Formats: sequence, structure tokens, C-alpha cells
Amino acid sequence: MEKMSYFSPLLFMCLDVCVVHAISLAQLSPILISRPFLALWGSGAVRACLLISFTLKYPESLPGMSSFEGLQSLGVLCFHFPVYTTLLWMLGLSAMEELWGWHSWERVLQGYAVTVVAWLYWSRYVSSLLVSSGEYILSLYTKTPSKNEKPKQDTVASLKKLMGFMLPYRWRFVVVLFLVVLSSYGEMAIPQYSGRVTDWIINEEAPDAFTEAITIMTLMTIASAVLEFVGDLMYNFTMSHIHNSVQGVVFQAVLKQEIAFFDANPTGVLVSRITTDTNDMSEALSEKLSLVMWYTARFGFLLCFMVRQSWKMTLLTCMGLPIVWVIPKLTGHFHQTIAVKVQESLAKANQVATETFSCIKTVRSFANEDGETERYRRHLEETYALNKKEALAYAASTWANSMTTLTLKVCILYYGGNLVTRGTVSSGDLVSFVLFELQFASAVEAVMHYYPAVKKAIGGSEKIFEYLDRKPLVPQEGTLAPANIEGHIQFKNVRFSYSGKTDEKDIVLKDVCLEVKPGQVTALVGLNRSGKSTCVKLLDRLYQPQAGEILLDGNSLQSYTDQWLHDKIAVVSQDCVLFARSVRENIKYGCRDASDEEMFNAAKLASAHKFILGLPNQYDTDAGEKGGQVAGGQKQRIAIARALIRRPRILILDNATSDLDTENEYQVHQALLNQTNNCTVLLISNKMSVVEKADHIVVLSEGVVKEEGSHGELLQRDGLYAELVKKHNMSFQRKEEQGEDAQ
Ligand SMILES: Nc1ncnc2c1ncn2[C@@H]1O[C@H](COP(=O)(O)OP(=O)(O)OP(=O)(O)O)[C@@H](O)[C@H]1O
Repeated sequence: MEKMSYFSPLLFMCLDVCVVHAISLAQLSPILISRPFLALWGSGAVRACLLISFTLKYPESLPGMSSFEGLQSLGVLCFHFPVYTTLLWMLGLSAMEELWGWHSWERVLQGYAVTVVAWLYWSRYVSSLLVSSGEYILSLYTKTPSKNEKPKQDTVASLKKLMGFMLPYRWRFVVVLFLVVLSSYGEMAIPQYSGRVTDWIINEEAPDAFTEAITIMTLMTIASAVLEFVGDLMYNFTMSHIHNSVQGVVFQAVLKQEIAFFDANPTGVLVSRITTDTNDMSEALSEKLSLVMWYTARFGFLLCFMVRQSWKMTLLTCMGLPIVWVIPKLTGHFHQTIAVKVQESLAKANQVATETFSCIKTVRSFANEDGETERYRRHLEETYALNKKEALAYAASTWANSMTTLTLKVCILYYGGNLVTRGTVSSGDLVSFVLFELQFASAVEAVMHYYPAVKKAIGGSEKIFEYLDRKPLVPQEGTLAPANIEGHIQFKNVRFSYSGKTDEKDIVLKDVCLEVKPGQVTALVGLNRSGKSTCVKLLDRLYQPQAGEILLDGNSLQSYTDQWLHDKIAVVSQDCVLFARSVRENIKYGCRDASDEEMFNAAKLASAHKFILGLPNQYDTDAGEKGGQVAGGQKQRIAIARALIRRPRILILDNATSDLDTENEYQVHQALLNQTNNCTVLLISNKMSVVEKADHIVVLSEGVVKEEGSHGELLQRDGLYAELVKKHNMSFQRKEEQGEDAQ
């Protein structure tokens, strides 16, 4: 079987040649001699049957031949000549030579060349282009893709979404396409009129013809350049607009996601999706898609003009181009393989050097400097040997590149020269054709080069649209927005885990029941990580409980509108963040219509007004990134002012004054509690001196409500709360003593 696989291509050709010659002899038989077309088509059919049977019988010996491309190539080998000859006959051209000479060695070899070119075209270019455009067309009609097709369908889905963004600008795109077509047509002027000028010079026609040709050529070229400029400008403006709207829409979609989504996706990833990914996509679509458009239009016109000059030379060009591309690619591949080996070898040499220098003490204590030098030199020699091969491969690749291009040009010139000699085409046509051919090769190459990048960019946009498609995992916003609010909060058997898992170890709040009475100050205390801030986050509707419910004035928290709820409930937490804007903008955040008077009042309530007036630009001082320009305590007071400017009815202070010293903290707390008389206050603080003033205290431990009551009641109970108070007093005493010692 091994031997079979080596010899099978040869055997395949021998079989084919024998069949061709057997049929050519049969053509001379009395039955076929008067029916040359029958012999021609019959020969094709017999060749096809025999070769297909051979291919199917030994599929492993001729890899690829039993595939679709392989069988298609057999079809080309067996039937291209009968089709060509029949076409000649139908067009009324002489087909005698072809009918009686189809089996000559020259024709058989030509058949193999045509088959190779057809195979290259199909497998490398046509099929990939057809598959991707076919996918899009198919997707317009098929709604449910099969599971296997998923990755490809995603690209198509992204394309559809992109189209959705482009649709409002469709007329602009129509105009751009029109300009592309016109400008590409204008570019045909130089080769076309160069040919005419050549004819004029050879035939010594009237000088008017020369002037006319030069004038038209110049005008068309200028017009083409102007149209290209306008088209490019219009296209790039439109694409920038689309880019901006995509970015805006994605930003908005991300903002709507639930907080758990932000916990799971690092900020860097989100920002990169909105900025870098959209930039990459729009860059590819602006630059590369535009190039694909221009070159495709040029390709179309060049092909038409070339066919008009000489369809035979066009056919020769089309057959030669894949060979011109494939040979340098093969040699280039060889060069790349060696280049990788050179890199690996260099890396090994570097490793020796690194190892030697880092272990220099060991090398020296064994007196092995010469040994290491020898080892390094050996690696360098290996690299040098590879370098020589690389240089050879590079030279061969460059040589192959220029030689194949040169060969194609020589072939075209030789063939074209023959056609000129025979009088089929004029010298001017040959000149035009050569100029067209030069542009044609680069147009096809450019389309092949940029098209995958465009496809990749469209595929890449999938990541961006993923956020657009994502439905936020938050229940629908409620509709209640009552004019009055009592401020009565109830937690009823609230169960919650951040991960959404129901394992006991993941549960942060375990059937929590608690009540915050209207107009009262309720304190929530407990050890670290007992779930206090989690209760606040649930009240702020940042997360939803998995079981149980939270009621506000007897209605589910979920039934209120977002705007109303966040106007009525103000949360100030320890990790409050200021934005990199002025203090004024920070206090009026989300409340832009508030007057300066209201801002001053809020700032006074938060004991912030005085120090703000002392800042360099007072209320217009920039708070810096994350409020970095103002001190921790000041930051918290600005954050409290930001919460109070809305005149909330429920105030939640989650360690809101923890960055203040004890004296300031007490002042701010007192001011807050005195001034926000009718407010319901939920207070979380580690400072028991603040907590003890609360009307009601709830003690949490590991997500469970352990005790509740007033400060006195809880002290009497001598439970967890009493323990917390003792610990707090002891640490306070220790700090005082340390302070005295330091003095
Ligand atoms: N975003 C989050 N994702 C996952 N787990 C979280 C998240 N936030 C808090 N947790 C966990 O939930 C538990 C309760 O945290 P929480 O912040 O509610 O406690 P706390 O009583 O307010 O603690 P502290 O007094 O230290 O602020 C902790 O184990 C914490 O690690």
C-alpha cells in the first residue's frame, strides 16, 4: 500500500494518457469518424468514469482526489476541452483543429495545467469567498442554524447587526458606491489612452487624435482622483459616525447590566470592549473595507477592459496568476520555517549565556569557563549554519517571486506579440493590455489580502455585540412612585448569596428578618463580614434576594420606580467615590437641576461647607481622580452632601464617617441626626459610642439576626452586643493609653 501511494499519481496519469490514446484511435473507426463531437464528448465521459472509479477504489493513495474539489478537478480535466470546442462551434468559429487534435501531447499537457489552475482557484480563493457570501445569503432565509454551524453563523449574525447600524446611512453608502464605480472607471483612462497614443504614433494619425487622447486621459484621471477623494471622505465620515453610535450604544447596554455582571467582569475588560475592540473593528471597516471596495471595483473594470482588448490574453493572465502567487508562497513558507528554526537556535544560545551568568559562582568554582564558552560557540555555529540556509531561502523566495512575475509578463508579451503579428490585436491594444494586467494583478492581490482582515473584523465585532444582546439579570422596574413616603422597611426571611448558589457556605444572609421603623434611627451591628453592608446593597436594589422579600411601606421594594427609590433612599458608604469633576458637580451628581442654595444647605448639613470654602477654588475645585485631590474625611462629607441634596426620606449611613476622627465623627453624626429629624435612618458603624444613641439596634452574626433591642436592653442581655461593646471599650482605652505614652 505504501508503494501504491508513491506511484499512484504516476499510475493515474499513465492510465489517463492510455485512455486518451485508446479513444483517439477509436475516433478513426467507421462509426465515429463522421461524428467527431460524439468522439470528443464520449472521450470526456469515458475518461471521467475510469478516473473516478480509480479515485474511489484507492481513496488513500490519492489524498484529496475523492473530496469535492478533487472530483470537481476531474470534471475540469475531462470536460473543459469538449466544452471549449463546442463553444467555438456555437460561436461559428473554426473548431476543426480542436476536434481532431484534442489528444495531442500538447493538448493533454495543457489540460493538466488548466486543471491545476482551476483547482488552485477553487480551493484557495473561490470557495472561501463563496462560503462566506453564501453563509450570509443563506442566513437571510434560514432562521435556525444547526449546532455545527454556530461559529460561522456568529460572524453572519454580527454582520447583520453591523448592517443594522449602517442602515440609517444607506443613501450615503449608495452614493459612495456610485463614486467608487465612477472613479474606478476613470482609472482605466491611462492604460486605455496610452494604447490609443501608441496606435497614433505607429500609424502616424492626425495630431488632433493625439491631443484628444491626452486631454481625455488627463481629465478622466483628475475626475477619478476627485471622486475618490470625495468618496473616501464621505465613507470615512459615515464610518466614524457609525463607530461613535456603536460605542455609545454599547456603553449604555453595559451600564444597564446588573451589579453582579460588573463583579464578574473586570473594569479593564469592559473598557477595552467599548474602546479598543470597537476601535479595531471600525478601523478595519473604515480602512480595509474601503480598500476592498475600491479594489473590487477596479478588478471588475480591469477584467472587462482586458476581455475587451483580448479575451485570449485575459484567459492566459487568469491562468497564470494563481501560479504566480503560489510559487512564491511555497518558497516563502520554506523561508519562514527556517526563520523560526533560527530564532529557536538563537534562544538556545541565549539560554546558555543566561544560565552561565546567573550561575557564575558555580562555573568559576569548577573552573569551567572554557567549557561554557565551547558550549556557547557550538550553539552559535548551529545558528550560523541555519543563517546560511535562511539567506539561501530568502534569496530563492525573492528570486521565485520576481521570476514568476517576469515569466507571466514575458508569456503575455510573447503571446500578445503573436496576436499583433497575426493582426488579431493592435500594438496599442497590447500596450493597454499590459498596463491593465499590471493593475489587475495588484487589485486581485489586494482584495485577497484585505478581505480576510475585514471578515476577521466582522467576526471580532461579535464580542462587542455580545454586550448589546445580553439581557440584564434584573427584574423589571416597578411603577410605584407615591407622593408621600413613611419610610417603613421590613426584611422578611431574606436569603442571599452573591454567586447565586444555594450552598450553605455561599449564603451571606440566612433568612434575615428585621424592621426599620419610620422616623427612627436603627443601627445594624456585628462582627466583620456578618452581612451588614449586604443588607444595604439589597436595600439600594444593587442585588436581588434569592428568597424572602424586602418591603417598603408595605410594598415590595421591587414595585417602585428606580428614579423614585433612589431619590427617597440615600446611601453613604465607607468606600464612597467622588468623580474627577468639581466639588459642585460632585454634590449635584444626578441632581443637576438643584440650585446653589440647595447645594450649600446640603453641604452645611454634612459639615462640609466650611472646608469647601477653604479649598483653592471653593465649590469649583477639582476633586481629582476618585476624589484624590481631597482628604479622606472631606471626601466622605462631600459624599454625605451629595446624598442629602436630594432630601431623602431614608438615610443609610454605612460606616459613612469612618475616615473622620472621633470628635469630627461625633459632630457630623449629631448634626445629621438632628437635622434629618423626620428621616428614617439605618446606621452601620463600628463605633459603639455612635451606635448606642440609636432607637433600635439589630445585631447580625454570620448572616443571621442574633439579637435586637435598645442599647440598655442588649447590655442587660449580656450577649454578642455586650461583648462587642466590651471589645470596643477595651480597644478605645488601649488607644488612649498609647496616645498618652506617645505624649
Ligand atoms: N461583591 C461581593 N461578591 C462576593 N462576595 C461578597 C461581595 N461583597 C461582600 N461579599 C462577602 O459577603 C460577606 C458579607 O460581607 P459584608 O460586606 O456584607 O459584611 P459586613 O458585615 O458589612 O462586613 P464589614 O464590617 O467588614 O464591612 C463576606 O463574606 C464578603 O466576603
